[in-house]
Order: sequence, then C-alpha cells, then structure tokens
Amino acid sequence: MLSDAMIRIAGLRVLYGAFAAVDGLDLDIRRGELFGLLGPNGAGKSTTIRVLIGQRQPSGGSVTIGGRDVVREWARIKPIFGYVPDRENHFEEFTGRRNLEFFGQLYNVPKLRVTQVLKMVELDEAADLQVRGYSLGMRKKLLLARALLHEPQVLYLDEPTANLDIHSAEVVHRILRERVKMGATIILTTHDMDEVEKICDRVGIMARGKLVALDSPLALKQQHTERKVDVIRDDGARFVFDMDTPAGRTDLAALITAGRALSIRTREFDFHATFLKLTGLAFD
Ligand SMILES: Nc1ncnc2c1ncn2[C@@H]1O[C@H](COP(=O)(O)OP(=O)(O)OP(=O)(O)O)[C@@H](O)[C@H]1O
Repeated sequence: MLSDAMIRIAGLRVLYGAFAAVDGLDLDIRRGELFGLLGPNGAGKSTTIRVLIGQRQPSGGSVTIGGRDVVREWARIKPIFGYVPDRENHFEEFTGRRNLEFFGQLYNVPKLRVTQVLKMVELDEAADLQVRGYSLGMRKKLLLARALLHEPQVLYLDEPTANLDIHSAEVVHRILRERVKMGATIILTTHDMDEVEKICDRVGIMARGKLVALDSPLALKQQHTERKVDVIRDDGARFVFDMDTPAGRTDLAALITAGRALSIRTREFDFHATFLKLTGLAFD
C-alpha cells in the first residue's frame, strides 16, 4: 500500500453474472502519477475503469479516490475526474466548439476555457466546423479537450492515442505530462508499450481480471530483458552466451580475447514476448 495513494483499489471484484471480469484487484495509484494499464483483450481493464467512473458497481472490494468511496461518496467524486472513452459520442451536427460549450455548461465552465482547450489539442482552426467532417484523430482530440474542460484532478483515458498520427499522439503525450506535473493523477489504458515507456511513471499489466506485473517501465525492462549475447565467430559458427552463468561470461571473454568474435549482439527487451509470457498467452 502506498501512503500517498490518490486512487486505492482494494480486492476489487466485478462480476458479469457468474463470470469475474475483475477478480481481486489491488492497486494504488499515487497523486501526480501517470499510470499505464495494459493487458490483452478481455483482461478487465475497461471494467476497472467503468468502476472508477461510476458506471459499474463493485461486486466486492472497494475503490476510493482521494479517500472517498466511489459508491458511497459518488457525488463528491464526480466533479473531480475527467474521462476519455474509447468510443466517441460527439454531437455530429454541432461544431467542435459547440460540443464543448454544451458540456462546459454542465460544469459551469467559462467560454474562454473552451477556446483554451481547443488550442491545447490543436483544434482551434477546425473549431467552427461540424464534427461530422472531423477525422478519427480530430474526434479523439475533441474527446480529450472535453475531458480537460473543468481541469480535473483525476483523468482516465481509454486508448487515448489509438488512430492518432505521430504528431497528434505527441500533442496528447505532452498534455498528459503537463497535467501530472501540475498534480493531476492519470490512468490510461493502451496496447502500446512504446507509449508506456515514453510517458508513464508506472505500468500495470492485467490478465484474467488480475494484476500480473506492476513496476516502472524501466524496471520491467530490466527484469525481463534476456541477459544473453549472440556471437558469430570468425569461422561462421554461432553461439549464445548466458551472462547469468560464470561459464557464459568466461567463454565470451575468451572468444573476444582471442580476437575471434566477428559480431556481438546483446538481446533487446522484447515487450511482445514479455507481455505474452506474463499474461500466460505465449505459445510453447
Ligand atoms: N457487459 C458485459 N456483460 C458480460 N460480460 C462482459 C461485459 N463487459 C465485459 N464483459 C467481459 O468481461 C471481460 C473483461 O472485459 P473488459 O472490457 O473489461 O476487458 P479489456 O481488458 O478492457 O479488453 P479490451 O482490451 O478488449 O478493451 C471480457 O471477458 C468481457 O467479455
């Protein structure tokens, strides 16, 4: 348990009928942390988020945000979070600006703030066009702009950069890092380890409703990078030396000292392999 947890998920269970989509999840997220939640399809990521945004009640366990229980104290939690869903739900016939003004009214957000967030996500030039003409990426950025309107302390994002080009993804990444620097707490779900490595402070990997890994991206890499070295000798023979064994280290050193190593390559972190291994989906 973290002493500075903003979001505390303890023993969370969510049932759909008899099926446990989330099956005893314990997870603390720090205040001011950008947390990446990964996992294969059906792992329980979206169900967890559904509990956090009040769409689904826990079947067991508890979730608190800033010390308040999401079920019993929902009215106090609702104003402090923003949510970017994976599926958009804009008013097609409204302009981007009108969409935001509509939602802004619900939170008493001044019109100036609408202009600010449109600029932030680089939609200022398209602000007065109907959303029906927007690209997938523009629609996604409008969702983010909407979630930022009331400057939420807590932000949940379901695959925020899916369908975005590289530049737009960077705009989103920059905005998220800025938010956490200002003290916001963010959970995003993604299938993209590069994204996690680039912007997340910690990562949790879920499988079958449970957490199977929890660490910083760097620690996860260090823990799961194979400490092996592939060598091609001057006569074309190939060798793999295991750096975790004394024999592997001595043999490699001998080959190098003898000047017979033609090519030496250390193994890179293989996120796909690690992910499949941790989630139990690797083929044997
Ligand atoms: N409304 C529902 N009724 C019944 N089962 C559901 C319902 N919603 C989700 N499930 C099941 O719960 C499990 C977890 O689903 P969830 O959407 O939380 O996974 P996920 O990790 O978000 O997956 P993805 O990466 O595909 O979005 C899946 O097996 C799914 O079929």
